[in-house]
Amino acid sequence: MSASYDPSGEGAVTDFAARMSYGDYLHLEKILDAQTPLSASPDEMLFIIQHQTSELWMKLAIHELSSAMAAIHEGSLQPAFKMLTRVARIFEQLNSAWDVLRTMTPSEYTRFRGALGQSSGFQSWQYRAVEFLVGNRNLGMLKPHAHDASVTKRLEAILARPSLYDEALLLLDREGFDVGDDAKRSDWRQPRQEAPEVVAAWKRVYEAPERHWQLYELAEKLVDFEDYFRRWRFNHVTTVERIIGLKRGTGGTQGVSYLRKMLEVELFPELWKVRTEL
Ligand code: HEM
Ligand SMILES: N[C@@H](CC(=O)c1ccccc1NC=O)C(=O)O
Repeated sequence: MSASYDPSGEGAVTDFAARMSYGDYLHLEKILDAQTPLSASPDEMLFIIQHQTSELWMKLAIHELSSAMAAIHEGSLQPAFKMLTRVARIFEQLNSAWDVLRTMTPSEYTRFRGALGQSSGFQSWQYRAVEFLVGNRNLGMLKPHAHDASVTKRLEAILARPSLYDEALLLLDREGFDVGDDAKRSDWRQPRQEAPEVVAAWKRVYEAPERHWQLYELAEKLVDFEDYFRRWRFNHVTTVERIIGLKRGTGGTQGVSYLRKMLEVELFPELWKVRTEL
């Protein structure tokens, strides 16, 4: 094809003076105007775009998780599965993105790290929203957002309602399984306690998937999600160690040792315990 081929000859629309264009629809003027490096380091652009794209994917994950939870609540499991699959794919996407960031060397990062001040991913409210939505409700994580009333309100609204895992346990209850105290909870804000009844309930589901096909599929979607989420955490801590070693984090934590501790958090503990029982 010649470089001078003109697609308007076959009908490509080219006059957008009075029509909505691609950039108009996507508000690219806002997105592409939101990168403001604070240093002269050429690598800071990579760092900013990596985080901004992660936040966009997290926005979609929150949207899909919220819809999936509403669908489980009303018993529409098939659409919920589709949304949870999408969430797992989003995390796969986030996991691949580490490969781009890993091209930055420790000395390249050191050149602009000082400009970050005390800001840190630790203060990502969307990351906390994902954790709170799925069921990791550590209320101490609200503190960095106390200065921002609108973010605090959004996080509190999530905490006021059952988490994704709570919705799964309420469904088990509606299907006639004994889930112990999880059937009686009303204060969703407090983290739930692991329960032997819940392990026993999942055991019944896993022992006879053909009899509890939908519950089995839901359980496996949750395990899939946690699997990808763990990989995200692991990739994060490995990338962090590779770039800053054992330095303290800008957010004030011990850094790598804090992130390693977070690797131990289990979102759906009984779904992992049940494997030992089968
Ligand atoms: C050079 C790359 C990175 C370094 C050196 C780094 C370092 C750290 C450190 C040390 C912490 C612990 C909190 C602190 O004291 O600051 C942290 C937390 C966190 N970072 Fe990063 N990070 C990097 C990239 C990213 C990226 C790309 C994301 C994606 C959005 C991200 C998201 C987070 C989140 C959500 C936390 C809180 C984790 C939790 O509380 O469990 N980080 N990071
Ligand atoms: N906590 C990082 C800084 C950092 O990574 C960061 C800083 C500002 C915005 C996002 C960040 N990413 C993840 O923590 C550090 O200690 O170097």
